[in-house]
Amino acid sequence: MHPLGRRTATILDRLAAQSRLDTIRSTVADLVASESARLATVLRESGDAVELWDRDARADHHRKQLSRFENAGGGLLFGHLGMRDGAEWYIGRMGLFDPETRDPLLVDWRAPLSRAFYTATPLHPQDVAARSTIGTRGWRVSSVVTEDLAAGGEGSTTGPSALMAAVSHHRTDRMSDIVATIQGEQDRIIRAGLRGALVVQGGPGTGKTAVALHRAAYVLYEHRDRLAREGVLIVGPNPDFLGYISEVLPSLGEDSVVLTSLHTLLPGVVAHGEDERDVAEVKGRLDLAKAIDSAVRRREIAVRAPYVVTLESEQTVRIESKELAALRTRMRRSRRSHNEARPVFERLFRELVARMLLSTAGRSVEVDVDQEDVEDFAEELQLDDRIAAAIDELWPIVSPEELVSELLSDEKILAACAPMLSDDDRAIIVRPASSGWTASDIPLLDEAASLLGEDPRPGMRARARERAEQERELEYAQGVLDLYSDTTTDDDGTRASGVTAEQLAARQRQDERSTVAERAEGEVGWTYGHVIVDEAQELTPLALRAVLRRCPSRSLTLVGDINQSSAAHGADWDTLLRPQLRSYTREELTVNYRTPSEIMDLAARVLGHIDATQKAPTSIRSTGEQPEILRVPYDAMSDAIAERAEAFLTESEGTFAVIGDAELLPRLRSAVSALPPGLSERVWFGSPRAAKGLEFDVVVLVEPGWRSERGVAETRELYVALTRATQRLSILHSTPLPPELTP
Ligand SMILES: Nc1ncnc2c1ncn2[C@@H]1O[C@H](COP(=O)(O)OP(=O)(O)OP(=O)(O)O)[C@@H](O)[C@H]1O
Repeated sequence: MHPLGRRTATILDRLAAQSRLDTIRSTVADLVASESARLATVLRESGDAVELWDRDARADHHRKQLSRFENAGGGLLFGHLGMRDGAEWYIGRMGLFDPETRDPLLVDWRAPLSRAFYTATPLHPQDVAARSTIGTRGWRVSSVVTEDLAAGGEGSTTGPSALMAAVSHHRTDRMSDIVATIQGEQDRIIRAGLRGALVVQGGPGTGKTAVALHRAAYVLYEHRDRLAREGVLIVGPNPDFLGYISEVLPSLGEDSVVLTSLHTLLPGVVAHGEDERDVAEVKGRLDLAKAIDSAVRRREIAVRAPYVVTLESEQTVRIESKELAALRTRMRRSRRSHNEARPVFERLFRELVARMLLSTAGRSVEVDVDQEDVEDFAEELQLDDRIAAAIDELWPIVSPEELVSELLSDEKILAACAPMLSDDDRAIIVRPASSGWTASDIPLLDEAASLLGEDPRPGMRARARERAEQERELEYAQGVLDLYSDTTTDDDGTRASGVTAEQLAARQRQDERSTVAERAEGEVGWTYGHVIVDEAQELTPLALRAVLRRCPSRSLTLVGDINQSSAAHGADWDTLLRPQLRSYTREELTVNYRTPSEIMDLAARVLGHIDATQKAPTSIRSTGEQPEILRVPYDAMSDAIAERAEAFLTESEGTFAVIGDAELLPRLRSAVSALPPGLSERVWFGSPRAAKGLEFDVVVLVEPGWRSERGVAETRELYVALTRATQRLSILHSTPLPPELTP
């Protein structure tokens, strides 16, 4: 306790924090001024078009810095450490130095010094005498809560904890960062080393997503050199979830992480929607990798011998099985992917035909012919359309889309390539050729893309798009030249500076794609320095294979909850990961920051049905309000939902969700259509599967016993649905409750 008493201490802390915030504010203002001046100086530079182009790149850098400082507010500062030796550190979202003394004004939350802010306890104070959490409104300090950690102190505080305030606050449709209130067990995971794979198991609401995102920001800070080159990838479960988490990393000052879901993992293909569980399960098996491999092999010299080619000159060449086999062996030795091996095949095949023709031409017996003559003749054969057609037949260029579409839509091909699947399993995944791509098709396409390699033959549409893009770039580059260059144009269109619009456009193209995130996102085969997967329990074996392909270093963080898995069978991390990931470290998160204990008690009963040996996470708070479980006549269901939505949304800015079986959703949506304007749009509707990873202040769970056939997957989804609420849960049903919810 402060010698002058708690109240005085609070006032003094607040004054000190305000004084620091004022200094930070004026330093930021100075930084804005100096960055603006730098930017203006750079923009005043002149030179030839190339120099001006470089100038613009530097100007962009200054603009980014400037916007970072301009957007900074009082929230930059959120913590203070008073050390036992009298030293003091202010902790914040970025590091700042006093421009004159070079003393730290603000220590970045990721710096080693800040660690004690998150992990010091009365038992292990780590030389910290007092820790304060600072709240701000604009550039004003609005609260300072100080915890006494001095030796012998009991951890007494001067006010309500910032953590409680944060977790009790109503939610919006975007997740917020937790930088001011990261807890010790979370901090350990965020700052874990970069080597090897780390699996984080945690029940609902334990902060796995939050930890995964803060870890991305941390590894980029700590290993900036390496990761700035290689990039960091975060894979989430679906596009809605990516929208939900989209603001966390920018608020931490990081915009260089690639965020994706399976739907967009493979550049150039976008999947819409999900398959039914049984379809996704079969498509996700590792066996399907073998099927894709066979489907590629089917396209490689898969003809019966003798293979006869008749040239345009009407000469005929008969290729026997021995020669086809030798050709196959040479092709395998080339170790290239299918499409990339095509030029090799073209050469070998023309040489084979040339050699056969030269060795037999006009002779009764075959003779050895000179390799140089073979090569010369083979070159002439490039013009022969019938040879070109034979090459197309024997080694066609294939796109991943063509290959997978054919495999999934042709029962005979599927049976030939996937004999390891049962007839029933094959029948489950077969579908019309015109079907769109789903998320579980992406790992199949990815597998195909890795075996096929670059398609050297972009489609007509892609070519047209590229041409239009090039024309646009050229036009822009011409505009730049006209604007910047006062030199005259030579006859050949070359500026006196020696730069043409074409060269400038090419350079611009490079610059435009210059951030690692942009390049990584657009390049098939890009490998990242670190990969983070959220809801990792949902990865099928084939999806995991696609993730691992992007991370040869195996520097991975996989976060998830095995008890929330949508898999139809039993699930555990070893079964899921070990076949492809020999070793990993495992961490656990145990405290639920979302769901009040009253709701969690109910969810824990459901967890008991999933796995009686599992312990539900401990809720950090309670609301005193039990979940409502109400039998409602089928016809009164819409009114019951609308009533609850209106009552909550008119009095609160919080979020409201209706969760129900996918089959019921159209009817449930119409339930709120009569609500006053502005309210119905604020209601989220979705199935338990779609709600995974999300949270809402109020959840109405409708007809949890709708499906009479229930397996462990339905029980896990019930567990997911029950654990989405931060404040209140209503369970409305006209059909009997599922056995997991009956007392
Ligand atoms: N240390 C913390 N301080 C403040 N809020 C926190 C903290 N940790 C987690 N939260 C909040 O708790 C809620 C749940 O976090 P999060 O969504 O990351 O949990 P999760 O483990 O991913 O949950 P689920 O498995 O159910 O998807 C979020 O609102 C998050 O901001």
